[in-house]
Amino acid sequence: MTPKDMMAVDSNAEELGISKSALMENAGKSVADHIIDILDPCKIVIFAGTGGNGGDGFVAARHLLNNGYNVELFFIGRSDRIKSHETLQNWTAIQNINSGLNSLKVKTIEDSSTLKKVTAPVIVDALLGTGVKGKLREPVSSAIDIINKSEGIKIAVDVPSGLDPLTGNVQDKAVEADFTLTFHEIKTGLKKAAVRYVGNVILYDIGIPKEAEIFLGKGDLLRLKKRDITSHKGNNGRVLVIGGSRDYSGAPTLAAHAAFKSGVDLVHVACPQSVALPIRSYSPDFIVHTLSEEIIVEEDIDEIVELSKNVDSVVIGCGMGRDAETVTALNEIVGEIKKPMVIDADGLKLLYNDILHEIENEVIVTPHSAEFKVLSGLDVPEGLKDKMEIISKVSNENKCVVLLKGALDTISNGEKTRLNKTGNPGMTVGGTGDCLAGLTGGLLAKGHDAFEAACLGAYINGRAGDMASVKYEYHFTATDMMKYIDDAFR
Ligand SMILES: NC(=O)C1=CN([C@@H]2O[C@H](COP(=O)(O)OP(=O)(O)OC[C@H]3O[C@@H](n4cnc5c(N)ncnc54)[C@H](O)[C@@H]3O)[C@@H](O)[C@H]2O)[C@@H](O)CC1
Ligand SMILES: [K+]
Repeated sequence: MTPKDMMAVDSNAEELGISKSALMENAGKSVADHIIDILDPCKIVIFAGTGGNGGDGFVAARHLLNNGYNVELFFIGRSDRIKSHETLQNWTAIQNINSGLNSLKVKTIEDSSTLKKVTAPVIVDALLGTGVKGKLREPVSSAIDIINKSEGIKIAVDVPSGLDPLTGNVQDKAVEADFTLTFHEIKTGLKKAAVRYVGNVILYDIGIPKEAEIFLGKGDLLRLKKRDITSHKGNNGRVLVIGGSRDYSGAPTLAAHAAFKSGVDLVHVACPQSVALPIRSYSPDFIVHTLSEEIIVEEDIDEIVELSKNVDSVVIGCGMGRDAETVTALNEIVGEIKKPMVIDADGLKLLYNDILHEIENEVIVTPHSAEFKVLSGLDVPEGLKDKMEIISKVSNENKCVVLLKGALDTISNGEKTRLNKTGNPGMTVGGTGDCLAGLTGGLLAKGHDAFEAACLGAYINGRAGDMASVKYEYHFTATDMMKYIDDAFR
């Protein structure tokens, strides 16, 4: 589990009704319980930082005091640096119980030179956890040295301070713990770290439900890439939409517009000449490449493959039609394009059934249940668990991400399978699938991996549909829905 996963899961749990305060209470209490298990009441020294890790330390202090332990708490930093509500809440609680009626001693250390070696049966490292960023700063940096020089059993909360929670690397220095008590899931860095830092890693459940990991939630928006202020044209992604046929100019138009709404810089559309004019006149923003015929045919293949070389992702299939010539062209194109790709709608129906697992680059297929049947020969089962299993199996077999659209979208990359609740029956209107394809292609172009792009695409597209239904109830078009995509991102 990466720190970003942890942050997303944490926020999703909150959205499901389990507060961050509850999670912190459970985390801190599990640290206290561990100490109570291994040692009779004695002196415990806790070094607490200004973030959530520090918050866990404050909670542990309270529970240890209630069980007759003497607690010496060093708060390392400035209380005005405490950002999270639940950490501040627990800092306030510490202040309020620092009454002299119990054996709590609190010292706030802003200047690391005042730090001295301590001797105690147990020393708790609650300085830094999954939120560590960049080079270690004072006074935390010296506090880590002090902990390592001190006598006593070292217990690291969640992650030994100074250790990179993702890679397990130590850039500068880190606490050398005898025990690392970590929460919810073992962070990837703890598995990779040298034992001298993590000691015995013990995992505690803190009450986060499985649903917070499986269902997409607002926490997953934390995964969205931030726009770099120094970026210039093209940095934020370029998408090529390949689609359209004599009667279908709308599908590639909607896909191209949705790609723009995802925040990419450039959108190219490769479409048959029969639909080039309406697409071009819809928006001056599109770069429209007119292909040779009324429909996409084999002589278009080279030009399309050439075009794909200057973009970051490709969205193919919208409104392509099903002429025999188009079928051959499509399968050639899908086999030759070496870029992350979304294959949607007609593109899905026309694929040769063994072509997908030959493709190396990242592919997302976005079938609804009928297209899924064509693609896999399988019916979508009723039960949620069965559905997740089948999608995961098909994803594994075809080595691509499957985004199965439905009242509940199912997204799988063969290892992880997630569900998306956003969206509503108003979205059965034509064109919302083209929006989803364009949006997902945009997220791919912005650098999200296929699984993340498909998850975020499904979540944001459905969220935009939910926002549209507030105004239009079930009487909105895909064009209406498009107007809400930016709000859905926010
Ligand atoms: N995410 C979750 O589900 C839960 C997280 N909890 C705790 O919250 C922690 C994550 O909290 P945060 O995200 O606030 O992050 P941390 O508490 O790990 O660290 C952030 C704090 O450390 C400071 N800091 C960051 N990098 C630094 C550096 N290089 N040098 C000096 N100071 C630095 C920051 O200014 C910030 O105040 C977890 O490790 C865990 O201990 C628990 O409360 C349980 C629930
Ligand atoms: K820590």
